[in-house]
Amino acid sequence: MKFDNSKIDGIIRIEKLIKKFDSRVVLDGISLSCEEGKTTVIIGPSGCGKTVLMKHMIALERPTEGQVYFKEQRIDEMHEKKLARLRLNFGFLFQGGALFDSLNVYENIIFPLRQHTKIKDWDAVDELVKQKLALVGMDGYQNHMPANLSGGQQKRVALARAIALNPQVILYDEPTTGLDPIRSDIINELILKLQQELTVTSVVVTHDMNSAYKIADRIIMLHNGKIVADGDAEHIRNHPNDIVQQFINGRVGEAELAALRHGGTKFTTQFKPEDFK
Ligand SMILES: Nc1ncnc2c1ncn2[C@@H]1O[C@H](COP(=O)(O)OP(=O)(O)OP(=O)(O)O)[C@@H](O)[C@H]1O
Repeated sequence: MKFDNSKIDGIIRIEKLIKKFDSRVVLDGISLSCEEGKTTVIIGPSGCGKTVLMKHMIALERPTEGQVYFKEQRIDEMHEKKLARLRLNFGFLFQGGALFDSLNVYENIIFPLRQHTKIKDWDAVDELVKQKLALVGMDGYQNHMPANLSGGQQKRVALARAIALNPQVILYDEPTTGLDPIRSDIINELILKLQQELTVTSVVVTHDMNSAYKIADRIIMLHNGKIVADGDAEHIRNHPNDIVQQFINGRVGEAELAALRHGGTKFTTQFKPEDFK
């Protein structure tokens, strides 16, 4: 099924977003509405602006032009103090957003609680940590140090930390990167489980198509600063356009090959977004 963004009344809404770094346009007029309780997956070639787009959803980046809304509240112009409060609605699992090495698992999980609340009832906190760790299959690891955990276990603890404050939205940036296929699949299952059990809205940036197909209600592909495909897994799998097919099947396109042959570093594939939808 192909999606019509203009018909979606999302919990997160991005309107005509343009983002430039100096004169370089990274996002070129993106409009995207993410439906509440669903998982939207953003795919696209390395450097196409997936992470930058996601950062706009919590105003970690500000638009050059355009607007961003969370529950109809405009956030791209919001002051940091108000934003800090608003961001409590979000859990993040960012690339490199690793655990604090000097804190054990328990302390890592209560870190956001300590930052944002005054803890009085420690028994309740113990119970909360236990419950969040149980959700990711890591109860019993409270006293372990991050260095003694595998990469997949560390991600699961980071996920438990991300859900410590019961967020309405979870943002995942490349959650399976660096994990072997089995551990990746555990993370995929967890993303699905959290969506079902906590009824959160999820936005996931990934280049892992197995993961995208498994977890997505909707897949958006970015290319050259624009959305070039927008639909469910089946729509994306059967997408008629070569650029989409090259990406999802991990093939290098002719334009890219030509650029490599000619020693260029800039890929110059040109197209109109209408061609892909
Ligand atoms: N703060 C910044 N200042 C300047 N350029 C930036 C900044 N942040 C990102 N960029 C540039 O914007 C482009 C998009 O970056 P982004 O991290 O969103 O890509 P991505 O699609 O997530 O890539 P990857 O899949 O490799 O993580 C890149 O060329 C990057 O160098």
